[in-house]
Amino acid sequence: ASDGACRSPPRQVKQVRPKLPLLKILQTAGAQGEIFTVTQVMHYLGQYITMKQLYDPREQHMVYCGGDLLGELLGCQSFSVKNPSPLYAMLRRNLVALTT
Ligand SMILES: C[C@@H](c1ccc(Cl)cc1)n1cnc(-c2ccccc2)c1-c1c(C(=O)NCCN2CCN(C3CCCCC3)CC2)[nH]c2cc(Cl)ccc12
Repeated sequence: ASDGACRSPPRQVKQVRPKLPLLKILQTAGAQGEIFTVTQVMHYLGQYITMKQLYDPREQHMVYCGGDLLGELLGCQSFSVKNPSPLYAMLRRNLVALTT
């Protein structure tokens, strides 16, 4: 019986399930499992860019992802980490929010 004792946990950390191509990128960067928080997804994407050296060593805010799976997902050859809108659009397309 719902006697009011069972409340939802105080902080609902939203979890997401990346679609397959994005999941492959995250796993390349060391991610385990299939369900993440958005913060974890951003961390692993950063790791991926760093380990594959997709950033410009001289202009480290520039990411050149053309020719990489990341570029196919983003639909662009390069982007600046200072203008993350293509990134958020890609995440909206490639992350399934878990409501439970
Ligand atoms: C603030 C944050 C950010 C986070 C989200 C957004 Cl939408 C924009 C910006 N950020 C600032 N620079 C970067 C960055 C720059 C070059 C290479 C790798 C990462 C990041 C990114 C992180 C990250 O988790 N960053 C923390 C530690 N980073 C610092 C930068 N470090 C590198 C800088 C270049 C030299 C190698 C280390 C790696 C660790 N995750 C990302 C994922 C993507 Cl798809 C794009 C960029 C980032």
